[in-house]
Amino acid sequence: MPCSHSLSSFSLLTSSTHLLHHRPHHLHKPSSTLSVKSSIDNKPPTTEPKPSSKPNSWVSPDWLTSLTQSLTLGEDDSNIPIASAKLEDVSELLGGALFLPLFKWMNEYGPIYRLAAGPRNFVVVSDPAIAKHVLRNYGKYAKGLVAEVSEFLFGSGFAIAEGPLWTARRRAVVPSLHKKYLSVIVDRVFCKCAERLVEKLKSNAVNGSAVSSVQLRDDLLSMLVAGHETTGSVLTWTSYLLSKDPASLTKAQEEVDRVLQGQPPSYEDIKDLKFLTRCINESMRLYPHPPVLIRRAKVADVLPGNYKVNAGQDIMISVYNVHHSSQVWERAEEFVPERFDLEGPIPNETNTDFRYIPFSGGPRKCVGDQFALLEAIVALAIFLQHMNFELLPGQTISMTTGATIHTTNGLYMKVAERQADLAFASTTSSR
Ligand code: HEM
Repeated sequence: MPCSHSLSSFSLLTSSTHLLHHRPHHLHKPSSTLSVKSSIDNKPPTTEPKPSSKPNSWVSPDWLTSLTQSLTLGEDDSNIPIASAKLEDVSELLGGALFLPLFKWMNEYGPIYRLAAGPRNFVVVSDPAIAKHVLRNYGKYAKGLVAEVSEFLFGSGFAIAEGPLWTARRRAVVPSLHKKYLSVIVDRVFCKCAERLVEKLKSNAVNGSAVSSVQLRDDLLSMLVAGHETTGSVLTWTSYLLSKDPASLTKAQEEVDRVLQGQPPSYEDIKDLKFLTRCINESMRLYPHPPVLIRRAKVADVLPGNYKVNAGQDIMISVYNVHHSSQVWERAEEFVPERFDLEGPIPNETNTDFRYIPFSGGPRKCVGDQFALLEAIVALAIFLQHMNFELLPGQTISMTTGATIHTTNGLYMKVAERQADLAFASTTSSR
């Protein structure tokens, strides 16, 4: 499920003006940012399946691919390449990061391909223009499989509801996420909770015990809103990325000291924590939660690029692929917070033309996006203000999936209490 967190929390922060204009065939270079690219017009790589050394098995996805092809794709005029799913692509990943083979197949088959997954077949989309088409045309594309499999959990909750029920409930919830409400919540909830977390961590700093970021996440979850797994995962991966990039960590800490001057962040301060916000934005590009979005075509349609889909077609939009594609982003695999112009707007689906879609887009976009960003910024700012941290050596950090991307075996950090550099803060701050 996209947001497995409870819906009892609420939102704002301004979204977009224009950061990146869509220029279909070219690299785009907004001032002082890295360019992003469009993959839709690039010729897809070869659709020839790679030879496999392993024998076919009747339980293997390659067998399922063949069966599905023969049963459902005999008359295929969709123009969509068919990915040949091989057992070795997924066998090591069962129970793990199943979105990773989708990335491998994108590199083999291009930004759109058809994949057999059991008796169904999915069209896997890794292209911003096609993702935009599907997400924006909500009337033509419903939640489909994701609503079916999570109905036991959500009942008729509006995260998976369709039609008039969804419209009515969404309208009812949105006002509760208004900016006025959020500005109060920053002070009364986010700051207080993050400060309590820091107090807890200080005892770990004193006795030298390692802290697992899973625990850190769980602490944040229980102190903030129950089930807030998405924001917890964002904080986990952002702290991981910063621990691997000391220059960015120092830059973020200096910014926190300069802007906050040893105080907790106010709602007004948040807009000045520009670099720290970009660290979170970039972390959500590299680790989007959830990594895939699911839709089902309600009617036959033609996707950008002249790919045809029939009514009933299941579609997976791999946000992970869009965010990691070298056709879409320069230095796609690197953590570069500055790729998003510090003086520009916060990146979102609109101002990146669906190249950056961590909160999805279109009518079913996350209602809690601004709430979540504020919460993450406040928690990270207070954490960086009071703690130094470093990754314990010898860990292999790998990904696994639930509703969000998790670390497979936790993330162990050594934490130490930190004094804000107030000398630096007072000489350079305008506060
Ligand atoms: C970093 C944190 C978060 C991330 C990454 C995230 C991500 C998403 C995504 C990708 C979707 C759209 C799924 C789709 O298009 O199928 C979504 C939907 C949703 N999110 Fe979030 N979310 C976050 C935080 C929140 C928070 C804090 C709330 C509550 C205040 C929330 C409430 C919802 C709801 C109610 C929906 C369903 C909206 C609808 O179907 O109309 N989310 N979220």
